[in-house]
Amino acid sequence: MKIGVADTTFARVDMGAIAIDEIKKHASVKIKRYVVPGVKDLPVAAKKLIEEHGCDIVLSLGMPGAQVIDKTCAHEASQGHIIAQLMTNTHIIEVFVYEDEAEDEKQLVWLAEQRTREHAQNAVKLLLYPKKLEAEAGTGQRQGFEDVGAVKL
Ligand SMILES: Cc1nc2c(=O)[nH]c(=O)nc-2n(C[C@H](O)[C@H](O)[C@H](O)CO)c1C
Repeated sequence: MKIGVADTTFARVDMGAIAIDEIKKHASVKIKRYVVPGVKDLPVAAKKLIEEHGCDIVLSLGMPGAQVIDKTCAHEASQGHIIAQLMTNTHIIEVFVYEDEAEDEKQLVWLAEQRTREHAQNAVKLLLYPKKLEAEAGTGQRQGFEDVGAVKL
């Protein structure tokens, strides 16, 4: 089994290194990293990780900035991710941390690390332990900020 990790130089936190550290804690799998300049370059990196490097799942990590143009770029990248997933029939877990989600730089670092680690765990579960995800269905999981929990009447 091989997990691909695509990440960007635009990000202000080394999300790729964090993802690799977390994957190694939970699975003995091969890992291939592919760094690109920005989020719009991620979909083809993810597709190449799948088709040329034999990855069974990809974590695609990016940090959109706070400007409107950055959010447009992020939306375009998301659409690229969906197309790449459908073209390859393979999961690409998009992990985007928007700069303006955080109140300050300290929280941005915390959020990027937390969301990346939790989605790295999700990727391992999707690939190797799908029953673990099934057990979490409908439980209001969130990656980064606190889980919101299930709604019960
Ligand atoms: C405006 C802009 N904003 C972002 C961003 O918020 N986050 C990011 O990772 N990359 C951004 N980029 C760069 C593009 O994603 C891409 O790297 C370039 O257009 C080169 O293909 C651009 C051009």
